[in-house]
Amino acid sequence: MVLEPKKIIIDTDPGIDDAMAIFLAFKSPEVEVIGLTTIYGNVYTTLATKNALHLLEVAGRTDIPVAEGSQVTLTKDTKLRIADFVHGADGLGNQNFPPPKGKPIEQSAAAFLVEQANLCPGKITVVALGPLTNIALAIQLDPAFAKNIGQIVLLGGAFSVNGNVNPATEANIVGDPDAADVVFISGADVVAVGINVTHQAVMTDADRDKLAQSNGKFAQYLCQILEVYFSYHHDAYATRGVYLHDPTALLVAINPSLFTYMEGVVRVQTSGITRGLTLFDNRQKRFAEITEWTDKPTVKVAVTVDAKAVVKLIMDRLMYS
Ligand SMILES: O=c1[nH]cnc2c1ncn2[C@@H]1O[C@H](CO)[C@@H](O)[C@H]1O
Repeated sequence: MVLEPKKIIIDTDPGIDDAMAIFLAFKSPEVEVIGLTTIYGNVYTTLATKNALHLLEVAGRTDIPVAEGSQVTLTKDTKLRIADFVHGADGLGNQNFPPPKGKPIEQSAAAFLVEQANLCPGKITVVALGPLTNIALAIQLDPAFAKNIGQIVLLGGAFSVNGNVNPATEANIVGDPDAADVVFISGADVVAVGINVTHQAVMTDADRDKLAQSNGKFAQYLCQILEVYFSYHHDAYATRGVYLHDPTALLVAINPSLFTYMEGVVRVQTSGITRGLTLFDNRQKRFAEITEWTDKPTVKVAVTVDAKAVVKLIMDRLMYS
């Protein structure tokens, strides 16, 4: 039996690990990328759009549309947290690639997401790799979006572990906590992959050497941009390698059985010193009071991962391109 590939839209802020995830998607017969939507996070949105177009040109996939996303948070905040210290000022390892020839489509990211979900109700998966502003805007634009979108796989949160921006919060959630809360309680089929899981998927220095020895087009390109990402990890963590956040989250769309999940309600703290905290109610207790979690739709949260298999799959697919 030949299975139809799953249609996915990648919402992305490229980003070095975003580049890995996008290339991984192109090497994965299980999925068909029908569009990229862009968002701030690792870089500002305008640069995210340029980088998305550039990566499609590198991959020879300029047939794929890019829809530009929001420049501001859901609450119209223009003061954004940009992780250029992780990815370089250009978002792609300070390589200063020539500007792309292509242009984004006229439609906004949110309008594109709504349109595609309506065209194929229940059939499209959004893989969200940055702050969740575009997804929340799509939910606000069309009350049926949460029902029409097949699944939302999101990289975000730090479930029962410290964050990576501060002890409370992970970068994508603190990028737009209000948007994240809207997505978590939207009623859509949401799978959240937090850094409690992605910190187990490590590309070691030795893996990078293997990547460098491969003649694959994607492997060669990635080795060019990876230096900044490795040196950031060497400085920030004791781990001798880099976290494969975005490609690991993408694998949930490709092979969900590499992970286990718990189901429950997630709320996001939107103010105070724990702004951006993701709090999962594991439903072990029947609380005496009505809480902010009571009667909200549940989501799935990844809790364990076959990290060896995940790293091997990412390496194999990125090497032989
Ligand atoms: O220390 C950090 N600050 C901000 N963003 C980071 C940091 N480390 C990784 N990422 C980026 O945020 C997502 C995972 O949280 C990943 O997309 C990664 O590239």
